[in-house]
Amino acid sequence: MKILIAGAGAMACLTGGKLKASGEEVRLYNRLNSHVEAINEKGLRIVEKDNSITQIGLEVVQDLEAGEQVDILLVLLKAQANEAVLSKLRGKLAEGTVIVTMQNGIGNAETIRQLFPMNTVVSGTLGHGASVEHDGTILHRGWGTNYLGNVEEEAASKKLEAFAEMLSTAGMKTEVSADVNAVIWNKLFVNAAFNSVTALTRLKNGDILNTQEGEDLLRAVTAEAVLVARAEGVEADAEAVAEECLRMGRQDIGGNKSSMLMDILKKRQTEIEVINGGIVKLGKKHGIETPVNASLAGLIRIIEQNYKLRVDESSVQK
Ligand SMILES: NC(=O)C1=CN([C@@H]2O[C@H](COP(=O)(O)OP(=O)(O)OC[C@H]3O[C@@H](n4cnc5c(N)ncnc54)[C@H](OP(=O)(O)O)[C@@H]3O)[C@@H](O)[C@H]2O)C=CC1
Ligand SMILES: CC(C)(CO)C(=O)C(=O)O
Repeated sequence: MKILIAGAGAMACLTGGKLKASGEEVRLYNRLNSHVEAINEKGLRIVEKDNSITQIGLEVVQDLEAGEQVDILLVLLKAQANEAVLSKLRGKLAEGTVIVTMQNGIGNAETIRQLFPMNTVVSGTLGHGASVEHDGTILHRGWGTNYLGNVEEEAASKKLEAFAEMLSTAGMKTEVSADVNAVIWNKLFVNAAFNSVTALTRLKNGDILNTQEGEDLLRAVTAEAVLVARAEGVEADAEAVAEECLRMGRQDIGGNKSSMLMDILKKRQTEIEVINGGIVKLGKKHGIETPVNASLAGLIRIIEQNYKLRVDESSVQK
């Protein structure tokens, strides 16, 4: 099966690198930058939990050859880049190419379906965490199960089953779920709880739980998110969601620098509109108040829109 991954950041590299190391036919698709050049020249380096390093030969392409066959296009861009990047692949994919988004947040599959109305588009989530530390090098710092939604159409469903098995064999345990909405929301609870708070405090996921205030904030954010999820028809219990987020933050993803923290550190646009901002938007639709998520989203927007004015540590004499 031929796999193309859109993106060459932390999760595209982690997933693509693991699949390649496991013998799969996989390439990444991304514009040229110094990180992409490093991968194409020297291979990708994945630094694992025990600090062991795996070096994997991986190709990042900037275009597809005419008539090239792609069985699965896995989208691992940041949500706000979907339209700009994926529209370049319009007309280059066969109708049988199954498009899988394992991005965080809500609404990604809907955006992609509008760009590729003839293709099957499926959502899923990643249980792992990683960050790009240097050009060509990623830190693998989060572990968990991946989930993929399923579809009725037989050929696409078979491809998804095969893809899930490939990911599992490659060391990223992946299950196919009949309830894709639950899959997306269960991941959204985690991202709502950790991403903006870690970006604002510049802490790793687990470190926001060093204080009672951090834990209280996590409970407040997820309680609002659960009310909105229920209004959207997703079964969820606020206490259970908070406990699972706390467990993950203390164990599975504690050492990870969240994807939003990385965006803030690199002065880039974040996914706030599809995470806390998305919860606020859906809350309004259902008449549900979400003041904590709204405040977090507002703070991130203030940072994002004022990078040029930011006061950095380096400007202060120690
Ligand atoms: N990091 C993590 O631990 C996890 C992340 N996720 C999710 O996975 C997805 C990918 O995240 P992650 O790998 O961290 O992101 P990164 O920021 O590391 O990588 C994003 C990639 O998208 C490309 N891209 C972004 N904006 C544009 C643009 N405007 N035009 C062209 N290319 C663009 C970047 O290329 P360029 O640098 O050239 O802009 C880069 O290759 C997100 O939805 C994230 O929420 C899910 C689980 C864990
Ligand atoms: C791994 C996790 C849950 C938190 O770091 C994440 O999805 C992200 O960083 O976006």
